[in-house]
Amino acid sequence: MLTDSERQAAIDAVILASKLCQNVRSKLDQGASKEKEDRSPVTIADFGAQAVVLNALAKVSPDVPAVGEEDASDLRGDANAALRERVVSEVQALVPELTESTVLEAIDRGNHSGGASGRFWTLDPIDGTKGFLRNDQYAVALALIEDGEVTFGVLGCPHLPIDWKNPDAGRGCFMVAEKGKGCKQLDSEGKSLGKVQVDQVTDPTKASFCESVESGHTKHGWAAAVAEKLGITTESVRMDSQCKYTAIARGDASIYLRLPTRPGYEEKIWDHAAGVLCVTEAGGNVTDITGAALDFSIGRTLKDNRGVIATNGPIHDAVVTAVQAAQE
Ligand SMILES: Nc1ncnc2c1ncn2[C@@H]1O[C@H](COP(=O)(O)O)[C@@H](O)[C@H]1OP(=O)(O)O
Ligand SMILES: [Mg+2]
Ligand SMILES: [Mg+2]
Ligand SMILES: [Mg+2]
Repeated sequence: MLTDSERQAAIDAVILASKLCQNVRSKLDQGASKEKEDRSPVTIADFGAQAVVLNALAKVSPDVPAVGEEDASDLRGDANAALRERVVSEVQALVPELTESTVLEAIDRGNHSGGASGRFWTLDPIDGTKGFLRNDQYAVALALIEDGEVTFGVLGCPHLPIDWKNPDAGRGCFMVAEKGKGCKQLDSEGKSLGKVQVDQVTDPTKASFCESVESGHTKHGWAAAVAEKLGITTESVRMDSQCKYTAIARGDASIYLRLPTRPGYEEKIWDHAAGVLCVTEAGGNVTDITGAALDFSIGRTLKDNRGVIATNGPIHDAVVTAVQAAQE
């Protein structure tokens, strides 16, 4: 069971980490990022946000481990000295009492292996790093998993318009979902803007869908064939990160398709846990492309699932059927 102090610490930590990310956005020169072993990018903000969140959680729940994306070994050693100094300096601007060694320690708290029993946090300090580097959408995604089930999620979308239809009216949305209690939207000061609900579309031809910008992360051609089968005529909305789950949860779009680009890719739990709970608590449905529930109980990845389909609910079965029928 989530305690009141854990809930508040998690929300405050995601808002603080989002500030760090927004601070770094204006300083994204070449020295602010590197390529990881898997060739994906990581920036000083990814490391800094993980340090800020896991440091805050360590204070409130020191015995609860975390599954985080980043690893401080990517920051250690002489070759990483410049990057490391920049990470520490961005963290200290917001949490002055942290030192180089406590920053690295906090990042290293994310090395838990997950699993079916007990409680653990899962954190993607920046989901959609490629979007962040392009000055597009990204998210800070934190969730609590208890005995294999996602029970609480905070999804920070620092650059997402508060009102999708009115992007000039302010940005920065923080979604908070709790199992059995719904999903609400907060502003960047943590003030509640009320509960959100998925849209009420029941006719798939009236649905809109969203998908990744990156063609390496989802099969755009397959999604286009699904849209054709469903009779959807509007263009897809391409957006980086778990902001796509926010879009479904608050009814900006009805369908999010994440269709596997290659066999063998295992989706990571931190890429979905918070977003999935936001959608289901807002009344929607999330499965993999076969219609099976996502299984967060088997380690750091969703290795028994393939791809993701998130919808408003009523049209879910029709979308799963179309995804299967359009498979190449
Ligand atoms: N082949 C792949 N299929 C699906 N997702 C991927 C693939 N490769 C990387 N990702 C992940 O997609 C997420 C971003 O999704 P989106 O494009 O929808 O914003 C990132 O967390 C990224 O992980 P990573 O952090 O390893 O780069
Ligand atoms: Mg991610
Ligand atoms: Mg990430
Ligand atoms: Mg990454």
